Amino acid sequence: MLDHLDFTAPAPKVISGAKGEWELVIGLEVHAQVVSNAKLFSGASTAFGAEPNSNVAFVDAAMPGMLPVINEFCVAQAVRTGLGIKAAINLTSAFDRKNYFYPDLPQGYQISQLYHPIVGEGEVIVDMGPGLARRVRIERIHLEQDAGKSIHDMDPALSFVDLNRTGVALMEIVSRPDIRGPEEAAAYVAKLRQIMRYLGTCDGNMQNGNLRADVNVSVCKPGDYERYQETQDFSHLGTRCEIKNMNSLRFIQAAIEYEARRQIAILEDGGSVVQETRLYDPDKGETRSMRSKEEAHDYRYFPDPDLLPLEIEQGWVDDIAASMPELPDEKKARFVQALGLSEYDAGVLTAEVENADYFEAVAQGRDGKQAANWVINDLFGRLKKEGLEIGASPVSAAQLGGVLDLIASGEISGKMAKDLFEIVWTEGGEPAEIAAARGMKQVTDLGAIEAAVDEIIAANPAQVEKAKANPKLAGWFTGQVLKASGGKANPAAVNELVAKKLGL
Ligand SMILES: Nc1ncnc2c1ncn2[C@@H]1O[C@H](COP(=O)(O)OP(=O)(O)OP(=O)(O)O)[C@@H](O)[C@H]1O
Ligand SMILES: [Mg+2]
Ligand SMILES: [Mg+2]
Repeated sequence: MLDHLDFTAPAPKVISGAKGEWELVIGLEVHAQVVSNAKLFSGASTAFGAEPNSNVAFVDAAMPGMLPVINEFCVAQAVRTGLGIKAAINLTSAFDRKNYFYPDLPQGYQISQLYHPIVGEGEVIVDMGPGLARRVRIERIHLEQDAGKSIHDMDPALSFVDLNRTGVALMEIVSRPDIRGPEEAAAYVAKLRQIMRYLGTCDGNMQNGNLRADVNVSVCKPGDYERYQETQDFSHLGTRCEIKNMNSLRFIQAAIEYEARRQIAILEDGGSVVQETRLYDPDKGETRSMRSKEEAHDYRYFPDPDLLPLEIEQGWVDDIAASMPELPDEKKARFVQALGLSEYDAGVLTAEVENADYFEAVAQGRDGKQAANWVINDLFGRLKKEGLEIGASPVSAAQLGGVLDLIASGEISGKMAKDLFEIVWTEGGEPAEIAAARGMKQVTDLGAIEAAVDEIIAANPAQVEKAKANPKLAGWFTGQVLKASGGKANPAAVNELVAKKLGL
């Protein structure tokens, strides 16, 4: 169904330096919190905003002798996400210990999957405007535990730790360095978020830190990237710096832009970029060094002896595949092909799954384009004005559908429909009943219209002569009749009768 997407890859972002042009190369590690009621290796709750240290199982707190037990649902969520990005699912994967000391990590190690991730290679298609899209290759998705949270701002002399988040399941989604500019990086994260929200595997709430990205940036000379693509030899690319823990699309873009310029300045000055981990300071709009490669942790990864290799069956994967919802790309293509919507409108309607569901309920059995116009212009416009989400819309899909039915049957005019929508929005109620009770229906009763036409013709003999000489002037009579009816007469029916009566 996506074969019609005959897109061209967008040009990379180019920055002109004093000594020539530079291209950006970006690879992202996205950490997505798995939607699950319980943690990856314990039954403790994952609820956000709970009393500190209230959702902590013994194993999360690393009490001696406690053993981790894998949460099957989290595994299914990772598989579902993998299928959502058309990735290979590894029937055997394994958990490793990534060792480091930090007060918010009671175990002294994070359980992760370095050597054998559960999901292998896949791809994400990032739309970059009409006819333009980037295929971003995914290297892997692995499951790992989140750490706890250190709290330093409660007391000047003390630090606290909240272990509620300790052990919550994360998926680390690692892209190849296929992203070529700041906007593309933001669009890529947005696309991943959209896919996972459709799948129900990550709620994508970036403010709460449920979706955050480590952004790897390097710069190279034109032609170098193509050489890398041909050979997959990373030595054609520049040295990367990794900007940790970004949880805003706007900051991701600003950080990449800053970081690329910083690297270009070093290189043009004859220096070399040091591979390091950096942090973005949104107040200053700068990245600064956190640790260099030399001081980088030696995590001493080794297979976790408390956990057996994770074996899943193809049949189980097939069952998950069979229960997959329609994904955004497919939904968008269907809206374009089956309902005749523009790419743009289909994109707007599929951006959030709740919006797409609402639209589909309105469009069901009705004119798709008309439904799209009303949902996008009238409903979304009004929701935006009031700062409401679709879930809080005072007008339900059934009610909006009711308004469209009255237009389709000719019972109300387009103008009356806007008024009716407004009434349903503010007062609620069933559109057909409101239209009837408030006399909003168009008069399609030919007898009544005929009487009105006769009356106007009889009262204006001079206009009749003019119209007979110049049929274009017949519109004046239609206007008079519509006016007399308070806008309720059906314009098409009036036009026809006027022409007939004037003998045109
Ligand atoms: N030259 C480069 N320029 C930009 N990005 C790069 C470059 N080389 C590799 N990358 C990207 O860097 C990321 C590396 O992530 P990966 O998880 O494999 O390792 P890591 O960052 O060394 O380890 P950790 O998970 O501990 O941070 C990938 O997204 C990859 O595409
Ligand atoms: Mg990584
Ligand atoms: Mg990294």
